[in-house]
Amino acid sequence: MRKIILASASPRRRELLEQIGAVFEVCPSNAEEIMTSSVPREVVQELSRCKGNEVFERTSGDVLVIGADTVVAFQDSILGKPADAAMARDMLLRLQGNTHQVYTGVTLLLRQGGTVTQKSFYEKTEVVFYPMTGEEIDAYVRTGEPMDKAGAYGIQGKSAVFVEKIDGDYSNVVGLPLARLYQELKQMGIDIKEWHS
Ligand SMILES: Cc1cn([C@H]2C[C@H](O)[C@@H](COP(=O)(O)OP(=O)(O)OP(=O)(O)O)O2)c(=O)[nH]c1=O
Repeated sequence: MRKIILASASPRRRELLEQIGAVFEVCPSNAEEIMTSSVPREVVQELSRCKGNEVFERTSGDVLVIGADTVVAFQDSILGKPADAAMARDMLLRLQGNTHQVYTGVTLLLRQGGTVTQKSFYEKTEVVFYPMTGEEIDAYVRTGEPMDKAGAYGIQGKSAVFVEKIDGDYSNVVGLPLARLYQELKQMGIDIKEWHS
């Protein structure tokens, strides 16, 4: 039996993977997220590897494990999930009226007929925010939407009204770069719709 496991607790990642017709199980990672770099493209790949590896080690047989991590990069800072409302406000204050980058790193771990292959990649999407008033920021933070999201916003939610434009893959901002994922799997000879739990 071959199966695909999404090593993520993120409901957005699950929805995105469902969108492309994959049949898969969800197994959130308990990995300690250890970062040795402060370069966004390296951070997201490293963290996606931590998450994917921890789940992969708990499996046996033919399996494809997908781990992912998303951060927002603004000037020299990396913004993860805000710890509280004050931090969310502070992040949005920096992002409003400016351009930032969203990085999602993905690690694919494949065991097929006893052979293990591993691959990591990342996608970058540039996002431009309209200016936001202090009142708009406070109201958005009060919705609670920023709290479990990198950079304190969800482009797929109420913050859509503040997004002037994006350059790159939209699904990458939400948490999983679908087109790149499909292309990488294709290169590995995997048709995601042929794999079943
Ligand atoms: C920028 C942005 C991020 N996000 C989300 C995607 C991710 O779920 C989250 C970033 O946190 P992550 O640490 O990448 O993921 P997670 O903790 O939610 O899930 P797991 O580690 O189990 O895979 O921010 C949005 O939903 N919309 C957005 O516009």
